Amino acid sequence: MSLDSPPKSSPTIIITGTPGVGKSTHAQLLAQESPVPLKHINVGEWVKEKGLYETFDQDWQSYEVDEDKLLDELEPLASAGGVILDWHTCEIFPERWADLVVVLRCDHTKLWERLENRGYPLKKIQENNEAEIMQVVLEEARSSYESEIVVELQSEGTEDLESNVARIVQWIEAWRKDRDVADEDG
Ligand SMILES: Nc1ncnc2c1ncn2[C@@H]1O[C@H](COP(=O)(O)OP(=O)(O)O)[C@@H](O)[C@H]1O
Repeated sequence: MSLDSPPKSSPTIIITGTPGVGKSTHAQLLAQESPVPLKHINVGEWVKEKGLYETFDQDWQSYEVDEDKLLDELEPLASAGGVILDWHTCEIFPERWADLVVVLRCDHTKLWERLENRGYPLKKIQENNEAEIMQVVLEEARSSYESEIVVELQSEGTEDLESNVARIVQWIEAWRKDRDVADEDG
């Protein structure tokens, strides 16, 4: 946080992980269950809707993101708090934005099925599968943020989803209590 910005009354939570691990599913449920309003930003969708990309790669069926434009768009929201950033990478987000970084993980066989159901081209499924096995996003999160704010959670079934979201809700309550903002919003 910079010296001239007011203290946040709600956190900025990054939910990251390989495509298909369950980021959007978690973010949607968390936005519903959170004790404070949280805006769910599906960063991939934002990039498309707002044209924050340089090119579209037909072969890989993916957008090459204009990172400067993306960061400029996100800055006022993410630095003010009350936001869930849902994206398959996290290292470009400034450290000062993040109060919690959740890295979702999934068994690679299950992930393969999810990506197949999504109709991804085979090489994109393979690349993502390998990234999950090599825990690329987890390493990225660990090297970009303080270890205390990086949490690795399994996302394989509905029970995982529910317990993960309950855990993040508890974390939000504790975060607010620490900052004496628990009763501010009624
Ligand atoms: N913990 C989970 N339990 C059951 N299904 C899940 C879980 N996580 C993800 N899924 C399913 O996997 C698919 C991909 O999830 P999604 O949230 O879109 O992933 P991501 O946002 O990481 O790309 C969806 O069909 C979703 O319902």
